[in-house]
Amino acid sequence: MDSGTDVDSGLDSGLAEAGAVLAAEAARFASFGWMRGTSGNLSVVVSRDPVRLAVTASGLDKGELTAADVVLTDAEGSAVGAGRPSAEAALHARVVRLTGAGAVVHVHTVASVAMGRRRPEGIEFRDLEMLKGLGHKTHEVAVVLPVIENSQDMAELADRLEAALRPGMPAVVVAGHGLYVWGDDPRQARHHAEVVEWLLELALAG
Ligand SMILES: CSC[C@@H](O)[C@@H](O)C(=O)COP(=O)(O)O
Ligand SMILES: [Zn+2]
Repeated sequence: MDSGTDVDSGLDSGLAEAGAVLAAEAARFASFGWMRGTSGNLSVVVSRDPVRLAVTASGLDKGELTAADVVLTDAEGSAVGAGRPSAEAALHARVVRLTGAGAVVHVHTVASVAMGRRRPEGIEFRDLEMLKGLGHKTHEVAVVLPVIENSQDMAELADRLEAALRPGMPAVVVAGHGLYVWGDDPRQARHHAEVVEWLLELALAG
């Protein structure tokens, strides 16, 4: 077997495993009401060299995904092989490239859209124990969740995300759209998503 075939078969088994993980994560997010209709998408890095992401397929009900409903993409979010990845795959790929994240979550939550409207300049959180869930050592910190303008042009949206990234905040709100959150792996990305959404719901409650 040549080394190219070894790489291919490793990616194939990685993709199948990633599909099962992402389907389970998506079912959980859908049960929270964060992926209504066909909204939202998820990705996980399956290889760093070459860069390959498993991204949920486009246009599906994410609460009904199976392990086969993922598409392998390259470092730009373009499909490698069969299937149509999420329309937002390029944004996932940019997050991975910029932050070194191993998994990215995109959900359409009401609180992210509502708070994005209220605070288009960014949403500040301070003096909250829950901030330790984003890796901070103490509640005595102030962090800003950036809000970026939406676009149907993924390259433009990715540039906005890149310009808006803030230290200590593994998330960005896309105005009128939803929330992007990331972590080292799908489990940490989910924990970050749960923490950021909790912060947004608190801010909304006033
Ligand atoms: C209600 S569909 C919204 C989509 O345009 C998009 O924002 C989304 O989150 C899902 O797109 P998808 O291509 O299925 O990953
Ligand atoms: Zn979306």
